[in-house]
Amino acid sequence: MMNEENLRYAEFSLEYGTQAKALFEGKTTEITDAEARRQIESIMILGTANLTPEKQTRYNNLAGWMQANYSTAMAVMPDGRELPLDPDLTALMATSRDYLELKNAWKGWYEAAGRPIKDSYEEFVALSNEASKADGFNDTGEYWRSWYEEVDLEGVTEQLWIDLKPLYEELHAFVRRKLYDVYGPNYINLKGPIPAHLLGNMWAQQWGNVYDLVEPYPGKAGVDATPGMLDQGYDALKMFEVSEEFFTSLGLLNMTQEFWNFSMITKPADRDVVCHASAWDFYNQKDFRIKMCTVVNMEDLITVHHEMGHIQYFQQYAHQPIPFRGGANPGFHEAVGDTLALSVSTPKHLLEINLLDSVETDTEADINYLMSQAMDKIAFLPFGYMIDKWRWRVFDGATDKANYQSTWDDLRLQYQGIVPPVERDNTLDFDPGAKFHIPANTPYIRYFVSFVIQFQFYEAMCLEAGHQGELYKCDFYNSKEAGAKLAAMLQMGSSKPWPEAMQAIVGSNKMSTASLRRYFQPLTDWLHAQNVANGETVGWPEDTWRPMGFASPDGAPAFLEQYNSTSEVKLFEAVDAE
Ligand SMILES: C[C@H](N[C@H](C(=O)O)[C@@H]1CCCN1C(=O)[C@@H](N)CC(=O)O)C(=O)N1CCC[C@H]1C(=O)O
Ligand SMILES: [Zn+2]
Repeated sequence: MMNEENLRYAEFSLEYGTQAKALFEGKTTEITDAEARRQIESIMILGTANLTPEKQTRYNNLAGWMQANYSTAMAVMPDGRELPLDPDLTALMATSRDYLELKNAWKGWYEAAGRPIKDSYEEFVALSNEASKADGFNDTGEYWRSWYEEVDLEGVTEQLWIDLKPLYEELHAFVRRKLYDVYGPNYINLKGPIPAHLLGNMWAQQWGNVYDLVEPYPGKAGVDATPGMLDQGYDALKMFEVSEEFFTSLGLLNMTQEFWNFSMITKPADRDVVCHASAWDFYNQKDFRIKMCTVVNMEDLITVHHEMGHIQYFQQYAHQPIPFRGGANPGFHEAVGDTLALSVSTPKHLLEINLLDSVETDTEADINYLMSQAMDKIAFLPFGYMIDKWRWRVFDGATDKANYQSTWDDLRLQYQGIVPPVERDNTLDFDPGAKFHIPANTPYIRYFVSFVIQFQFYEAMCLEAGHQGELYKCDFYNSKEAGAKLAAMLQMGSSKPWPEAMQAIVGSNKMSTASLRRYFQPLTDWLHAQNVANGETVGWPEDTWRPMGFASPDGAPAFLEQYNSTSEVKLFEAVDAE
């Protein structure tokens, strides 16, 4: 089914794109009307329709196979259990505090999801590059970067990262200390990188699930809506209704009837589906859908808002001509839902919708809240930045299959300051393949851009709503003015270069980390003071350190391979200590 649809769409875009190419190739500057020129330039890009039908079919089959592998992969645990990612491994990585159980889950997933697609990915990249070259790009990475209309997107994002790196390293040092307190010196080096499997997430991309280990001031009123959601008997539908109500409170659009009829918001029992949450525009101005295997917790409530943000954008620009039905740049599309979620997450708002039963507003409670936000937003920044830094080099040929794994590990160490819990095999392992967006071929720098600009959008909407005081306390719920400000930008779609869309909502036409840094200022000051007081080493200078579980130098079985739970190891250490 997918292949036939793809081929039909490819035929359509081939017919019109070929006509546009014949008429305008190399002459688009002669088109005086800016919007017409913009549309033609978009239509002329044929993508995989440039390929022969045989190669298109091969491309689609490789894409389908890689996605299918990801959606059916299971970690085989030492006791024989076979665990799928959703919901089992996701829940284990979030809740287990057992070093070895986490290691087994991590190792099992990366082997099951990454290794089988390594060769397919190499072939897929070659076909993708062939299509991009036929569109006049050097490789697919250059095509993807072209959506940002920047002369040097790599330089622009590098500068954003340089601005933000100090915030990340202070958080990294603080969290490493807290993990040291839990797992001890056998497992954590206070001057080294953090083992990747201890951060509550299969990719260590967001650390909110280990907030309980790092909470600055225990005993204050909680900031996590999960208990409230369970107490109130929330289900997936309720989560989507709560999100829709937040959007409409701003004067934004309701979901359509088709949305409620055709979305899939829970994991079906009878068939394998791609559980990774996604939002879809069917380009008929009525049919918009979300597919999500929703779990009732705060993490998924945030994801619901993320996906609903895509749907709102689809609806707001539905009147635009097809080539303009996209984000001003892809980062804008990723930022819509998250911007609203910054408001929804505030303790004040969660109290208002009965998901918290009490809120404290003293400095310590505020630091707790900012820490929980930082564990998702600041932790994410190096991850959001490095995925396409890895992939751009794969597309431009600097990284070949022999180096897929080693360059990935190098970037994970350099930017995230994390290391795998077990040694990697550079021939067999393909860890990038175990992250959805690689087999799904979805670009990733958009999320890094989003995590910067969503604070600009949030600050602009807060200003519009008349918010006074600390930025992070702002809840623009029910503000029609804030909603109108956002909608005016959303309705532009990709009809204008993104700086004009940025100007429309923020009042300046530049991406800037200033709003993010203002939002987190109280926390970054606090973290710095804590790290100084603890004599922390900020950064990971001992970057050759590796966790227990790497094969020991003489190649003997790794220390931990023989054990399957930390309790066994504790016995061993106790004996060892005698
Ligand atoms: C959970 C979220 N799923 C994506 C998203 O919603 O962006 C899905 C899968 C890939 C693209 N996609 C879409 O829905 C697109 N069709 C939207 C569009 O039309 O552009 C996701 O992957 N996220 C959210 C935070 C960081 C990242 C992650 O989890 O790593
Ligand atoms: Zn998204």
